[in-house]
Amino acid sequence: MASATTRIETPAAVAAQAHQSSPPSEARLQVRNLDFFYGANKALKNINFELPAKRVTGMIGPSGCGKSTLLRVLNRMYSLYPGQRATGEVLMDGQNILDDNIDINALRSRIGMVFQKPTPFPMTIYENIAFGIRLHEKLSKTEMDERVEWALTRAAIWGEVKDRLNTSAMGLSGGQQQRLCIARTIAVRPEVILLDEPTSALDPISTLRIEELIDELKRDFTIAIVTHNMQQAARCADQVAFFYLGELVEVAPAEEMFTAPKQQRTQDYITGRFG
Ligand SMILES: Nc1ncnc2c1ncn2[C@@H]1O[C@H](COP(=O)(O)OP(=O)(O)OP(=O)(O)O)[C@@H](O)[C@H]1O
Repeated sequence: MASATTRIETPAAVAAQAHQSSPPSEARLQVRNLDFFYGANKALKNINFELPAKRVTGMIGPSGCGKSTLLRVLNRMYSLYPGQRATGEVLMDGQNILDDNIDINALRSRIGMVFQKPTPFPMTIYENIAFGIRLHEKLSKTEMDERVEWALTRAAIWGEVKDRLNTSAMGLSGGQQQRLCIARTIAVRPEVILLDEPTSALDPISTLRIEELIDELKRDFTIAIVTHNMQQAARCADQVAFFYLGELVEVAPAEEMFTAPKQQRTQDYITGRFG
């Protein structure tokens, strides 16, 4: 991954450095002919693309183009809201996760989500992690302690919290809270992690730590990240998808997207001509 010193370079240069050798990977999620409606408003129009396994997919596009909506579809968040519906398919292991008969709790343990604003529960640091695990698994105290340590270690925050596990998570800094939320998500050992602008509320140092963490986590997890930051997309993503007005305009390997986008609208967006 690119270091902090490359931050003033163009997204194209950053992407070229960051992804010199990302071999192709099989699809973990396949989105087929997906439409999404908020009541009568069609927010996603015939979306087709794939999330390659153990790769980072960056989702970019101007405000309101449907990026967050797509993440909410991928873990069935919309099912909580009457009037919101999706048609088409999102295939995981050959099964359409949009089907009515899918076990949504089980699905959310396989496809986890981290939001823009850190959202720790008003509980201890330990309980923030243990709470979600208990919904899905019955672990002994020792196993739970090990899992909590594992998740916090993978989220690169164990060293900072190991001596204060029984204090409130609300006492952590914003960047620490976001890493705690990532730990909470990976604690149930999902296969896919969806990150919705996870660093937009963070300072540059915390942002860099989260980006490094994403780079580390993709060894084991399939990741999708929504970002407004082209440099971040270039640093983190192996493939980038550009959305505009509810449509997927273009999806390509990051380097290609930032050096030779096929569509004029993509070119205009990534060069800052609109959006
Ligand atoms: N709860 C809702 N009810 C009705 N329409 C909604 C709702 N949430 C989003 N929309 C509409 O759906 C479209 C896509 O919104 P979405 O939040 O997915 O965009 P986005 O690309 O994530 O934007 P941003 O970058 O600003 O977060 C927009 O036209 C928005 O107004």
